[in-house]
Amino acid sequence: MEKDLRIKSQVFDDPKRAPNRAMLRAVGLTDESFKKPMIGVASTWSEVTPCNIHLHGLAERAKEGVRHAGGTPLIFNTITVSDGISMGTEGMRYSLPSRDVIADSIETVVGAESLDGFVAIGGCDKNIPGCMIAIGRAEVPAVFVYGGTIAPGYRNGEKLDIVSVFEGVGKHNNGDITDEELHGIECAACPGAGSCGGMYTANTMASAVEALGMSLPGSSSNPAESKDKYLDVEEAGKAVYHLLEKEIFPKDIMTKQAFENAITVVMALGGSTNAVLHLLAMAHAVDVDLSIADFDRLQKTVPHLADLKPSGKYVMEDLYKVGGVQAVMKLLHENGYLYGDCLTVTGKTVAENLALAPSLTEGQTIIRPFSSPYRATGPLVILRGNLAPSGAVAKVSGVKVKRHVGPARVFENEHDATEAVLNNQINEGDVLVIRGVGPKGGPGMPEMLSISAILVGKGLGEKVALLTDGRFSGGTHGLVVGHIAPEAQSAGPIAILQEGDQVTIDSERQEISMEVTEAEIQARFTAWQAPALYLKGVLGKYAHNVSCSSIGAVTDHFKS
Ligand SMILES: CC[C@H](C)C(=O)C(=O)O
Ligand SMILES: [Mg+2]
Repeated sequence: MEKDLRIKSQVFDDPKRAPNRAMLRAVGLTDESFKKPMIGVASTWSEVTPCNIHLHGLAERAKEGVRHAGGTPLIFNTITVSDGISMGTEGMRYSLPSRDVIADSIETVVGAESLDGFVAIGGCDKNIPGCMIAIGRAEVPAVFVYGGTIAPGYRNGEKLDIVSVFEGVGKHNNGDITDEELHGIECAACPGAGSCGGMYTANTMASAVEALGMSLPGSSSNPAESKDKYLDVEEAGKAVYHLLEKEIFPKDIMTKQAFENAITVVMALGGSTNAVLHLLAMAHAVDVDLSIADFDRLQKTVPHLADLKPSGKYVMEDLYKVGGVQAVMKLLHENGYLYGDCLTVTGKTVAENLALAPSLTEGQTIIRPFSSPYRATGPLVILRGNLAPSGAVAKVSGVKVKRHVGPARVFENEHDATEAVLNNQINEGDVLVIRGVGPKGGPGMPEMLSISAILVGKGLGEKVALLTDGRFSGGTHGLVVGHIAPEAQSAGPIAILQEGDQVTIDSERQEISMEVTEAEIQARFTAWQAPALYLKGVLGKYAHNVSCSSIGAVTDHFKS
């Protein structure tokens, strides 16, 4: 039996592998360990962010699970960066590239060490898709475990999280709160380990991965500092071994229907715009033909049910207490919104897992019933028009304004746009445009939470529209449109938009357009030159390799 399981780690029987074994003996392996499959535990542990600060302890527990099931576990690390810490700085350009660095680094270790399977543990918004892209590319069984959400902070009875601080900056600039109040919010917002608490990108992607079937039931809503989280990793260690026995590979689970389940859960929960980018990239890793047309189709049918931050009241820990993501999936499944026969890492189908899942707690107010949803359709809306021929993504959860027409106020970077907002040079009705910050142009397609939160904090969230070929954080809400494609760097029409041009954003008609004739667009382009691509280091490599955001900004989009 054990022999049959050894599909890759060929360091065992052959005399010519003695040197390979000699190296492994020095890290603690023995003749006994060589008989067992080698299971990696990919950890994104790091001290640079609370999202990942506790992951080494989780990795150690995952090892126990692997060992218990009969495998030989080996922990290895990869990097992570924090959007919350780099937000609003030049450092934010490294965020999306870090997704691909993480994917590449895990793929590298799994491939080089010929691992038979692995658990990947991620706790922040890019390292989740980073782990998942590596899992998708791998030809071995794997399970993802989410590090879990942070608990909310409290100050004077008010529930806080990191976005409260970002929005506090706008309130402070308006003179609505004092220096002391802002400092008080800053000190109380993040009380411990775990990923940003609302339905931001980390919690969104964790929920999407659970719906996809690649993490264990319940694990996306189990908080970072809970006993349940430790059980998640231990069970994940065992699950990889069982997947190896059953010969169930990521490609068997990550099917088109499974991705549709993930999109459905993201829409119902009111998740981050980044889900569009990351799910496209994850699908690319398993050669599943997913496109923004699929998001568009599902958006029209799936209601937004969750009253979660950033537009709603509650955080992930609240959802955990009333049944978690499994209970939401159960509700969606009972109403015919999920494919129940998709396989998952439990070795069972979605429907079989959900039969064991709890229902939402009686009387809870976080997830609305189908009879009175938050919105009748999904909150991630794909827009098109002469400003975004390849598409753009709007997040309309909580936004009352359906149509906004106003003059473009054009900026080439977030810093200058932010200064203009803070100096009250942006007026109600304006369309604030930050361009040249797409995947190639940024480079790295930075998130714009600093400026979007300042607009909200100043009470301009629905009075000023914010458009960009960059992207938004999961913490962003308001009248925002990101992922405008093609990006300015690749001669997308956003490149020739001029100060004062009338721009229309209409979420019902799914339109994003500028009042500039085709002839004028052509004339402006004859006088336009693409800025030079960034040349140095990882951002230079990224700028040259990355594809359009409308296909997930993947870096291995090669045609044979
Ligand atoms: C607060 C938001 C978080 C830091 C983030 O980057 C995201 O959710 O995308
Ligand atoms: Mg982010």
